[in-house]
Amino acid sequence: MTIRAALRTPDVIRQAREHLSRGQLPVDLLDASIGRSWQRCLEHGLLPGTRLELPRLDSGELRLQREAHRRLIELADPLVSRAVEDLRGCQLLLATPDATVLKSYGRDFVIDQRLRIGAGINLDERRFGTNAPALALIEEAPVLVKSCEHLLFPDNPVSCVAAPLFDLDGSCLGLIDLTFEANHPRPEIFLRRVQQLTGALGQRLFMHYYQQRWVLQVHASLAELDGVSCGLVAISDTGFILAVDSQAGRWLGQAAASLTGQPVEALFGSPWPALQRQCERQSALLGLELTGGRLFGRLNPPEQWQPAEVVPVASPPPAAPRLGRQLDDLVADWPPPLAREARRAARALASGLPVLLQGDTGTGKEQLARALHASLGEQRPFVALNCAALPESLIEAELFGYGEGAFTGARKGGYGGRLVQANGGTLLLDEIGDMPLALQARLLRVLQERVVTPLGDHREVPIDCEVIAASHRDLEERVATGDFREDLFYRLAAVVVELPALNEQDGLAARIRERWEALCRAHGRDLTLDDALVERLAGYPWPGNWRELEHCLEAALVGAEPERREVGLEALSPRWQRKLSAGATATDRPPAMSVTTDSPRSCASWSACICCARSTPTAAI
Ligand SMILES: Nc1ncnc2c1ncn2[C@@H]1O[C@H](COP(=O)(O)OP(=O)(O)OP(=O)(O)O)[C@@H](O)[C@H]1O
Repeated sequence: MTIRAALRTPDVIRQAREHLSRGQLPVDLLDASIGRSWQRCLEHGLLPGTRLELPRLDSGELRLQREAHRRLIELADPLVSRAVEDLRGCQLLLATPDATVLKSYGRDFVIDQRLRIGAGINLDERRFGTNAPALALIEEAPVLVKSCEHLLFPDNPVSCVAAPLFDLDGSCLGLIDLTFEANHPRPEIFLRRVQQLTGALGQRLFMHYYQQRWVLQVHASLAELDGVSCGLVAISDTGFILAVDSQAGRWLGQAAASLTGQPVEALFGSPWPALQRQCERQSALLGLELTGGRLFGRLNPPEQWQPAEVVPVASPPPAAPRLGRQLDDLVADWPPPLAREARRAARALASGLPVLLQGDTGTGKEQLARALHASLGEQRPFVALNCAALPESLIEAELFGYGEGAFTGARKGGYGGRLVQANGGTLLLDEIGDMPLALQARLLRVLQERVVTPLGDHREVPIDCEVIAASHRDLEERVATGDFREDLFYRLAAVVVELPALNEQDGLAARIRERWEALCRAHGRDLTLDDALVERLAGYPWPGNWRELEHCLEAALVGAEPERREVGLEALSPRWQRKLSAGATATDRPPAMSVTTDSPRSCASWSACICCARSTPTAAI
């Protein structure tokens, strides 16, 4: 039941509403914070269909409110105005700690036919029912409220995310809400975006107070250390902790109040003068060993630290993204429908949608995944995880990471995990069809909530990467047999590219010649393949697909005597001569992709199948 609650799909919420209409509050079907909100609404006598009496401030009252919250507006206005430019089609709200909207930016959404959300409206939960601004204030945390989770508005066309902004003394300054169309496939992107904005504002507040002090940035991920989710600690010249922001409290696993006034040694173990010396006049990167895990730190002398800029994550795709040379080159001589699908996949990935690549072993799934990744910018990390190559007990640690001492044999200092390593880049989940069901549930949750909690650790690490999944199995068939979660399938398969087996390709003889010529160029040889050999090669079933063909051709090329100008059957190894002479018999046909076998590789029956002896790609485990 709790797993279903994490899904938050319209169907599940509809079921929850049906229970409600029968007088039951189905907390098991709801996200925990939404369940609490619905409960409070019921206690206030609010039900779907309740007529709303919503006060809206007149212009004089609104002016007074804006005056009273001038500090919030001065701090947030420049950042929010800039953010709305790359959040076209969305509405941003800046609101007070009692959920009165001070300013609205971008689009003006109208919900429930007549209700325009804008400046002057008050979104208190006791009047408006479940909504993101009210919930973020009550939960004191960033929240997502999906369209139909708004209790009073079952047909709401929008979903909302909101995050509160706290002053350094812990008091609430207000909040930022981001409202967007309900049919967006990845609402978590907006949650991350609104967290970025409040993170950036928190950093600006911190700088305002502590620019003249030493500032230590901390984060569990090196890639995020200079971003808006790092924690900040202000330190006096004499090495005493002056202030700790809420993010640092989270990373350090201690309440800010208990750290303030402590000598910095109590926290990090290293003497303060030694830390100071490491960064005389410039910021210095530190590896910090802490109880409970390892963190990265950057210590900045007074006036050196600058708040992070908000870099849009997965903002809407540019009108026609350039797909990159690697992809263009790869698909140049592909059959046009397949090349079109590959380009469609690249555009989907650029807009933050996951892509699934299906095809038998050796059909080029990893090659295409790398080209798709490169189409988003080659400098970003590419991390591949072979879900079939690891024992079940290790995939979890490898994927999600672990804290120090999480289990016997865990690395000292813990391990960030593949998902964290892929931050800012692309994660390839290879052989996803072989992932155990229990792990599928955990992966689904990570993909939905976009945070990962390493094993044996209490800290949540935000995840921001594009996801490509690949499998030689037919995942829809796995779903039908109950071996693969349907909800995870839909999470991974916004666009599916099916790579055909080599023996299904038209004009195979021509493709073989092209491949041969490319290999000759790569090896600096000038050799032709004789026509009879090409004919035999084109008639062979190629169970290992491109990989097997490539090995066969390369072996023929490098084995050819230097004086040879043409390669025929007699120039191949006896093994290949035998295989090609035997020709393709009916039993030689490779198993169709839809056949599910217990082994991740479907080629066990091939006595001399080259794909079984392949090496694992270097970036994969
Ligand atoms: N369209 C293609 N043209 C030429 N060579 C190709 C093509 N597709 C793949 N290859 C080559 O075939 C080999 C296998 O490709 P890749 O590893 O991407 O396959 P895969 O589908 O991921 O295989 P597996 O499922 O076994 O991991 C690579 O050496 C790649 O360069």
